[in-house]
Amino acid sequence: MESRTSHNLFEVYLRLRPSPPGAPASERILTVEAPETKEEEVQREATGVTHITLNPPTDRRRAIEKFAFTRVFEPDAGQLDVFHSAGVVPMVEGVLARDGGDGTDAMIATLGVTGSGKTHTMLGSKTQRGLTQLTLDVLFRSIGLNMLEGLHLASAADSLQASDPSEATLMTASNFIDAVCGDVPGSRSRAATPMIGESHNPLSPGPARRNIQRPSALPQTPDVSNIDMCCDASAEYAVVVSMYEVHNDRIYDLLSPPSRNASSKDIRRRPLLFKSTEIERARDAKTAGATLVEAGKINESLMYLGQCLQTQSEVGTSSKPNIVPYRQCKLTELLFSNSFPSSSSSSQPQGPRRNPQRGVMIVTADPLGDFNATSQILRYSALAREVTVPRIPSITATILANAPPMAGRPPSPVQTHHPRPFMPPGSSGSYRVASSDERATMELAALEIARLSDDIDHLREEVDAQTEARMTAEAHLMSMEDRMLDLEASIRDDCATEFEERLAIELARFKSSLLLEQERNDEHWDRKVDVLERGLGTDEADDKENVLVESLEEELERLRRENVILKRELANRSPSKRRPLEERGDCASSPQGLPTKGEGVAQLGRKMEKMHLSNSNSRAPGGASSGSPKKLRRLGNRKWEHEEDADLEY
Ligand SMILES: Nc1ncnc2c1ncn2[C@@H]1O[C@H](COP(=O)(O)OP(=O)(O)OP(=O)(O)O)[C@@H](O)[C@H]1O
Repeated sequence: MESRTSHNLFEVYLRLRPSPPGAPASERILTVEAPETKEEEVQREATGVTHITLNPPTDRRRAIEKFAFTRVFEPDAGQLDVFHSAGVVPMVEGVLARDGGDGTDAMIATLGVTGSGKTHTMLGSKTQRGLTQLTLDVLFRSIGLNMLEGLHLASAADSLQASDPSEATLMTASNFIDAVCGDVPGSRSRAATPMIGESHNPLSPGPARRNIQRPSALPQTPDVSNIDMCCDASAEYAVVVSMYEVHNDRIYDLLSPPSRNASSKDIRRRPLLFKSTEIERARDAKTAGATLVEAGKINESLMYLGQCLQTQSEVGTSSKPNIVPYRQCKLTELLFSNSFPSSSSSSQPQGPRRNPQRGVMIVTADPLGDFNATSQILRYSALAREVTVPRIPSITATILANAPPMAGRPPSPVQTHHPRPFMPPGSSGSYRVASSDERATMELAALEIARLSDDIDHLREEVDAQTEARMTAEAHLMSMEDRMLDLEASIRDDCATEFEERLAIELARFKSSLLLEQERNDEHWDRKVDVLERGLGTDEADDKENVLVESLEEELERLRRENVILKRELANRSPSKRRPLEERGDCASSPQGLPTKGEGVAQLGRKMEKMHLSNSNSRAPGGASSGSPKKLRRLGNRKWEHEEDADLEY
């Protein structure tokens, strides 16, 4: 392919992916502009620049955007077309440095919305080889016998490892394949994180990452065996392959085993020959939370990329020194850091200067994809952009367009586009010739409108600039939000730890006070039980007393009855024999105070005797008796009844 002279650090190509079968063509948002005239076709041939138009969906009042690219690959373009047309062969030539020297670094990067074909372009598919395989094929065949092998490779690997600032481990391709395929005895599924300065034998198989099947047949098409290049016959070559992914402004080494050490993800390794970078935009910028933060970071990276690409084109055209701000994010640093000529060694400022790298950016897009996402990617990656805002014709413009042309003056373009006279609604329909005053007024109005129209254009540009500034600010805001989230998480962790510590202390304090309280309660209950027991002992003594009292009362009752019986018996006797009972002497004969049955009767006899004597004594002086003889006689009939009762009771 004929190489074109360009001042750009990157040639930017657009590759459109084919539509999936059955997709409606009506939803196509992207069209490639065909040259309308012969001149345009010639110009395109000369410059190679192609334009595409991004059409907003019909329901939105969005501007129609036109983007310029070094070249556009249409959906039917194959891998080989891209390989040749993107100028990969001259890049490989530059790397090989046939004529000696340091050669020229080369960079191939893809950029696109998810699913737009980045992986397909770089790594191919099951049947098609991608740019990486095609390039390596050409490179290996061109180097041929000049490739380092055996012991030379081991020593070269050591020096490469020593000059590599990253933690990545170098190993030979065969050892890497063995490790990846996992059929090496004793291989592990995950490797330990290599330490800086740790020696590693590149000839020994490294730790296995995953057990994948060894591919039986890799795709062989497209074929590039016809491409033959020469290398420097006096040089020895080693090809170092590395793969990185830029995500969330971090660079991940895809070939190294995953490490738990987050800081190691940040370490950037500079590939000696190729860098392949894939960046992607979030599927939907409206998603919340982490995805939003992620989208913010990606948008920020894209914005810096846009700034760098814009500055690079200005570097070529303007005489003023223009510095490309590539150190603002990891993505642009990775893409552009080799783009500028520099001294090969700081200690030898007069030494040979390293050639700036050649860069190719392949932007991938889906013509049926998401309008917003595609528009954003294209806006930041295209070489040039034009915006056409669809205008709704105003009433004034329509009036002016319908005014008749002034004599002696060329008709204005607006007027020529609208030849039909304007008839306002309700008018008679007859056309009235305007006076010269009216025409002059209309001319002035037309000029004013033209001025206003220019103003509007300026304002639109300003709005665009403001929109971009707002996006930048939003991106910053999102990254700040991300930081705030991190901070919040760490504060929460701290709080949780402190809370747990305090909780443990309070729990211990609570337990000890609970134990104390339990002990106090136990003591209290013990005391109560003592008191109760003592109380129960007193009741028993009382009971004994009660029993005694009860038996005494019973005895007393019995004695009373006895007394009554005796009184009756006495009353039934003859009054002459009657002696009054000696008062209450009937109950003091036994030593216990209780008379036995025999003693009771004997006593009773004695008492009755006494009563008889005392009665007779008392009757003698007065002759008068206190008791009535009639009464006594009447009671005589019942005397024995009571005696029987008394006997029965005894
Ligand atoms: N030019 C193409 N020709 C044929 N198929 C394609 C092409 N581009 C993309 N595809 C197909 O589209 C699908 C998505 O492509 P791919 O995986 O390369 O997208 P991607 O940009 O890498 O997506 P992601 O960012 O999500 O990884 C794949 O099935 C791929 O085969």
